[in-house]
Amino acid sequence: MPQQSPRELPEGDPFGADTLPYGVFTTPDAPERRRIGVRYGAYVLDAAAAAAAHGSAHTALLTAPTLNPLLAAGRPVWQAVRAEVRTWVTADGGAEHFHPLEGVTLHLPFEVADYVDFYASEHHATNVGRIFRPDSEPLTPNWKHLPIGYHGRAGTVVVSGTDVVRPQGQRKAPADARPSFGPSLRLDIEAEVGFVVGAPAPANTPVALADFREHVFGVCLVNDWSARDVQAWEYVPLGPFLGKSFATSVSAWITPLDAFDAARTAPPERTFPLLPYLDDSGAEPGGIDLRIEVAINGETVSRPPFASMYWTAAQQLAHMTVNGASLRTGDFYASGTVSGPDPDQRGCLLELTEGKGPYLADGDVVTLTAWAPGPAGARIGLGEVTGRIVPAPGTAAP
Ligand SMILES: O=C(O)/C=C/C(=O)CC(=O)CC(=O)O
Ligand SMILES: [Ca+2]
Ligand SMILES: [Mg+2]
Repeated sequence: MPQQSPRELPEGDPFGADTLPYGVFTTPDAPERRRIGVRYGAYVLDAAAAAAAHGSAHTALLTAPTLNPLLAAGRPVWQAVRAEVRTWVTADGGAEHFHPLEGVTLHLPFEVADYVDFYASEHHATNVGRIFRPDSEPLTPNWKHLPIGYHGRAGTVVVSGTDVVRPQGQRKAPADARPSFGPSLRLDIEAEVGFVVGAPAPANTPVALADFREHVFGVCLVNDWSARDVQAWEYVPLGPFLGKSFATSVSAWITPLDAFDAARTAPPERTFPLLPYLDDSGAEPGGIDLRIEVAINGETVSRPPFASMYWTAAQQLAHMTVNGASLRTGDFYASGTVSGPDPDQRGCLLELTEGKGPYLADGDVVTLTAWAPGPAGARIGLGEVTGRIVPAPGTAAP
């Protein structure tokens, strides 16, 4: 039973009534019964039970074992449910619907349809270009005209807390005559922000910048684990493949886009005029002032600022659909590594160590956290994404 009333949040708690992210949880007495929960402080509100108790018209959506039916329901329903949840967490009574966070198991909150990873930080792209391709211009000629991305592997998206097995593959340093096979020796992180698509779009109906909020339900943190040795050898000419497909970790909590209204900010000034479908010069500010913190084994190693991203999530969605591709509920896309202009704002070890390492060791625990400014001085927290590196099969920790 909760020690403290769930309604009494500690001062400044980033998971208050302006945040209210959704997740999927089970309790030890019913480990098979996945249900939708809403994080409030250090508690999870059982949204299905609260909905039933309040006679909500949305009880069926909230009783599902994944967020997908809620995602598919569209923005008017998202707004109505969020308003209801806000009354449930603040109303008197109903303490039995709250579970302390440490007593529940959190699951991957939605069924991932397709997964795309972008490359939207000018600082990251410039640093990586310099390290991977020292004899070329760091930014390719297309970089400031379209948001570059690649299709990732949806089936290996895992929830925060899942161990990450060190991947194995082909590695070949420039000086080696031939590739060798074995565990990655340059296992890295990538601090990113993910966007979860709710309402689908049929083929041949590109999603305009102005319709972004009709389709994107919410936001979470992402760690796009990357095997740099595998990547450097395999990626020419088609791009990332096995170096990034073994695991992508996401937060257990998906925070509705509406929670970030007070954190909206203009993206950096554009170097070139953009084609009309990407031109956001007259649009509402498309950036989000999210402050990310990267910790390895409890020690902060970087503070990447999401506000510095060149391409916005609305531009990325417009670009993903401009060719006529349809959009499905559960489609998921990540921003690309978030790196700011300063050396201590870089979102991966490749950049933080200028390509020299050290990279991740077996046993290392990487945790990303973030918050954004909310209304009236409140903080909007993003659920953490954490993962521990475990040795490749048949190998031992050093
Ligand atoms: O520049 C490259 O060849 C590769 C870059 C990346 O590894 C980054 C990638 O996954 C996209 C991103 O996270 O920004
Ligand atoms: Ca990435
Ligand atoms: Mg990945």
